[in-house]
Amino acid sequence: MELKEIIKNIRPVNITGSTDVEITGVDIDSRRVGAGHLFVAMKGTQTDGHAYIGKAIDQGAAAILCEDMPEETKDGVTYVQVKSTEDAVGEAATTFYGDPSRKLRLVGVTGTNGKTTIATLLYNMFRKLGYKCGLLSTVCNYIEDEQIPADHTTPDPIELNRLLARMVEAGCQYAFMECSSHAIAQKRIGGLKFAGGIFTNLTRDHLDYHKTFENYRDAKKAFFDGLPKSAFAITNADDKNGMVMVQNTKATVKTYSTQRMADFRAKILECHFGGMYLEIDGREVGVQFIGKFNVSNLLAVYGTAVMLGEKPEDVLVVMSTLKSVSGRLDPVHSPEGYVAIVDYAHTPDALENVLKAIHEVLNGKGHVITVCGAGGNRDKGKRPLMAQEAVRQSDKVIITSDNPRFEDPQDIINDMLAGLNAQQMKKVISIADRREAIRTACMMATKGDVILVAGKGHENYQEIKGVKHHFDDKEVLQEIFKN
Ligand SMILES: CC(=O)N[C@H]1[C@@H](OP(=O)(O)OP(=O)(O)OC[C@H]2O[C@@H](n3ccc(=O)[nH]c3=O)[C@H](O)[C@@H]2O)O[C@H](CO)[C@@H](O)[C@@H]1O[C@H](C)C(=O)N[C@@H](C)C(=O)N[C@H](CCC(=O)O)C(=O)O
Ligand SMILES: Nc1ncnc2c1ncn2[C@@H]1O[C@H](COP(=O)(O)OP(=O)(O)OP(=O)(O)O)[C@@H](O)[C@H]1O
Ligand SMILES: N[C@H](CCC[C@H](N)C(=O)O)C(=O)O
Ligand SMILES: [Mg+2]
Repeated sequence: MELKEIIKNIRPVNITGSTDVEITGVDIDSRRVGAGHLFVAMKGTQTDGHAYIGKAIDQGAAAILCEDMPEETKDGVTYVQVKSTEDAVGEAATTFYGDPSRKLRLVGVTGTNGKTTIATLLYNMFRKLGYKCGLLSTVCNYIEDEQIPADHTTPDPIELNRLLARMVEAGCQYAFMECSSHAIAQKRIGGLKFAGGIFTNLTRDHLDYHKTFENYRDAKKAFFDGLPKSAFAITNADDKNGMVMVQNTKATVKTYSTQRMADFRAKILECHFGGMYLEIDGREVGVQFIGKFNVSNLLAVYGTAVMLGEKPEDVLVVMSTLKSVSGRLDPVHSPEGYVAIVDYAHTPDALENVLKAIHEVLNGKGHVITVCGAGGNRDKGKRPLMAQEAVRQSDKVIITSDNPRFEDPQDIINDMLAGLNAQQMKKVISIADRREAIRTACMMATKGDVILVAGKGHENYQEIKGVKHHFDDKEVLQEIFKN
């Protein structure tokens, strides 16, 4: 595609060189540049992409999209200067990849918790309804059956558009994706056309990056502010910030709730370890999920399917067949008659909800033993709060390591323990080695008890000093149960 076509939707402040040149690829990382590519220089949190313009040209870049013109320009290379490359990159990428989001119906999910669950359930549901679908999620990306490993919740703008283009090529009619607050703030989703947006809930997370709760909230809100008039915005009326999210959107707003008047409503009729009986919009349905928060997730899925034109009765039939998402309230049964539940809860709010869901089913019979840690080099403020939440709703707590990254695991554990008083400490032991922590919990548990192994869910690694070592909570439990 010619450069002039790629930049048709962006407003350059200056162009040096010809825009008739043929572009064979777009990159934001100089290390990926090949002959004939357009290199976009981004000012990042660690380094400035402008420093790599020379390297990109050495590797064959035919054109550069930048904010600051380099002191020396090279003949034969075209320079397109814009006010903000962050604003321009999405437009350039999506045009280069043939505007894939306009060729399928794209639905984005944002909020602190529940994004993966909702996006994955929508993907599973729409496939069962007979459509070809794609999924972009924290756990894994999918183009129909093909699995493409995910490094991020929301890929960078180049990878994102490349994947959407591959979905179009594969004949997908729908794509469901998670929109993380980082991705929205960094405009990774710039230039995409959404058919709909879903808001789940908002509680504290990622304050290391966004600094204040208000910035974090506004990052999420920006997604809804950017939706077109043709789209729908489905929001959680039970969340304090549910209506804030959609107050400036042009999209058609719909609400869902388990507690009040809303466009889509549900209540729990019955709850047991195998699942729940729900009433959704006046119809009864049995689902294979537990926990009140999953009622909200299922309502968001239901509302979205209805807004996408599906018949409510068909949606509920498929909903009754859906199963829990990998690492989300994922049970492993022990031969001794207790159950271990692997869950990705890595925020105080998620821990609170997961433990509540476990208690709803346990109903006072059996003890709850929680094994949890917190990730290194991420939001430190949540650590003491997570420990408090675990203690509040468990009989015993084992504080352990999550992904220490570049921190000393014991420092992270100490930050968690700092949230507890002497009385609370009586319930707690700390074991830095996660495998040992899980093994100890299994030694403590007896028939009828529940062990919650929280924080890592589907992750099959432990990230220590930049190296990902194989580690899988579910696998560790299965090994312990075999011996
Ligand atoms: C803090 C953060 O979000 N960083 C993301 C951001 O990188 P950055 O702005 O820090 O980039 P940088 O390292 O400063 O580099 C600046 C520019 O120079 C370029 N560069 C750099 C080196 C070089 O040799 N050549 C070169 O061209 C880089 O490609 C980049 O374009 O933009 C990159 C491209 O999109 C992301 O890969 C990167 O994600 C980092 C690795 C990350 O860990 N992000 C996490 C926090 C994240 O995004 N998480 C959310 C989920 C959160 C949730 O649970 O809700 C996610 O969506 O996954
Ligand atoms: N609607 C919800 N409200 C509160 N907690 C939830 C909800 N849905 C799921 N959870 C809890 O949050 C954890 C993460 O869920 P999920 O992976 O669906 O969220 P996410 O928004 O994709 O998270 P991430 O930002 O890490 O990608 C689950 O393991 C569960 O403990
Ligand atoms: N998407 C989340 C993942 C956290 C998972 C937890 N296991 C950790 O390592 O902190 C984040 O980027 O903060
Ligand atoms: Mg996710």
